[in-house]
Amino acid sequence: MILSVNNIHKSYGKEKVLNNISFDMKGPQILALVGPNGSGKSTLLNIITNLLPADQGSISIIDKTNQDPSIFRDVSYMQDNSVLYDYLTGYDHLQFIGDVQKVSKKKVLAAAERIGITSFLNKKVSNYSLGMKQQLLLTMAIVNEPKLLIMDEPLNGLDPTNSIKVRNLLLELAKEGTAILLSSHNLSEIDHVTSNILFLKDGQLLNENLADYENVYYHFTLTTLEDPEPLLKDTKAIVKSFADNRLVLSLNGTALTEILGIFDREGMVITDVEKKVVGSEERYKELFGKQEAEE
Ligand SMILES: Nc1ncnc2c1ncn2[C@@H]1O[C@H](COP(=O)(O)OP(=O)(O)OP(=O)(O)O)[C@@H](O)[C@H]1O
Repeated sequence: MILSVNNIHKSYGKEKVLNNISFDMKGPQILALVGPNGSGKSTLLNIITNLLPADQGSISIIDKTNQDPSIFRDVSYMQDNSVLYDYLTGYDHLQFIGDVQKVSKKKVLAAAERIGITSFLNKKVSNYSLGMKQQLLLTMAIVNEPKLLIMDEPLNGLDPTNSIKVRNLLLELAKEGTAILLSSHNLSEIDHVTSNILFLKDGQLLNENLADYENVYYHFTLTTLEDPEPLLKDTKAIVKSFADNRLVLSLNGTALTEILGIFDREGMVITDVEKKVVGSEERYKELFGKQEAEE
């Protein structure tokens, strides 16, 4: 198991910020944490990386507790740019990280080359644009070739060219075996890198099991007027709606044969089926309400 988050609770004074958060990352994948401002994303990432204590619950990373200092060779946390020092150059930052992570200068420079920041490494961070800062933070996060990369809003402040570049890099890293947990507001960007999304609202996860991550919906037209929901209650299918012979289900690939078998057994004839991939923006509107998504 790469990451296991178990029953995390956190309050600031009387304000409950995280309420019983649990989820797992079993292998290399990209998992996005999405939620409105103040929903607790940064607090959760800070707890996972042991920068902040939880009130209750536990975290394990690569099968060790997150309190074990040895795991941080294999984990990187890309925070927001407040962790950068204005009066130091990009190169100074990389040298520091290289020393802490015991990574050779050659590897550090190779990471800078990969992100494409060598041309401005000698400039002081005070002269960097937001996008340049993001790219420096990203380079700092990959120098140790982490098994788990945790990122707070990595796509923030990037122009379209750099955004595409960083998205491709995330996909490449995941393919090479890095598990990536990232938070984001930018839902259309997220759709390009993953369909695995955890939605956080008021400190609670709105979806906890894998079936809920699914963004594939099936629209069936049936000959029956009878509500099929009771027949499907022991399956992985989630009934989204049923009206006028139209049944909308969210289900994963393995459940489809089971569902078709049930329709067949019950004599429910399908006259039409349409598969629809739902983008995360649509999913966000469904979970948070249209108004909030458009704010
Ligand atoms: N150090 C702190 N002391 C008191 N309250 C805090 C502290 N840090 C965060 N909070 C509160 O906890 C809640 C969650 O904040 P958090 O920064 O985790 O949310 P977020 O989802 O990352 O928000 P954003 O998308 O705006 O970065 C907010 O109501 C915030 O005001």
